[in-house]
Amino acid sequence: MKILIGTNNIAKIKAVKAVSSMYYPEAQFENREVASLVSDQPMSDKETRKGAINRAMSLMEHNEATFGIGLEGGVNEIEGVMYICNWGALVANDGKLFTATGAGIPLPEEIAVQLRSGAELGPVMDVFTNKSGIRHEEGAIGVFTNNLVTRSVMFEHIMLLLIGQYELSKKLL
Ligand SMILES: O=P(O)(O)OP(=O)(O)OP(=O)(O)OC[C@H]1O[C@@H](n2cnc3c(O)ncnc32)[C@H](O)[C@@H]1O
Ligand SMILES: [Mg+2]
Repeated sequence: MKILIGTNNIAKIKAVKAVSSMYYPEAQFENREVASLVSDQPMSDKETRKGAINRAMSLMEHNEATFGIGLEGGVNEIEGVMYICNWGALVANDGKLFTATGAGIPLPEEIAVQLRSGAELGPVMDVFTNKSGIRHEEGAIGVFTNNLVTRSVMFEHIMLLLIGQYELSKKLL
């Protein structure tokens, strides 16, 4: 079976491969950079979910795989507190769509103000941590959970939610 992944982000690819290989040891993977068709920094659950769905749909346009996976990160503001939000979408070769949302934690206000004025979380986190490429590694979620939940582990959970729903739907056929 073949699984398409809609990104070049290392943390996302790692999560898709780790969880999928557990369930489908024979799986082959191909990652492609696809358009999310939402802002580079999605600012709501709605927009972030849409980005994940658009990525997965675009991967499966020509039905070249068993399923395509779109993962998208964004932020969502609730009562003045800015939370990291994350969404995943799986589009299967029969056209079925499955979605899932992942862990969310608040961002410090000093980071939130920068995003409100148009900055992207990736570069802001690099400046904050004085490192480069945080978005490919532990991510903001790793930095603000003392590395207990890294970006990859967070996306692994979303992958479990997606594959679980997909497998159940096959059983119910
Ligand atoms: O190449 P793609 O797949 O687009 O991967 P990305 O790292 O840009 O990730 P998203 O587009 O899904 O995330 C939207 C924005 O939020 C940033 N971001 C999201 N989650 C992050 C995290 O945990 N740590 C650092 N930056 C993050 C990311 O760099 C983008 O600026
Ligand atoms: Mg991006």
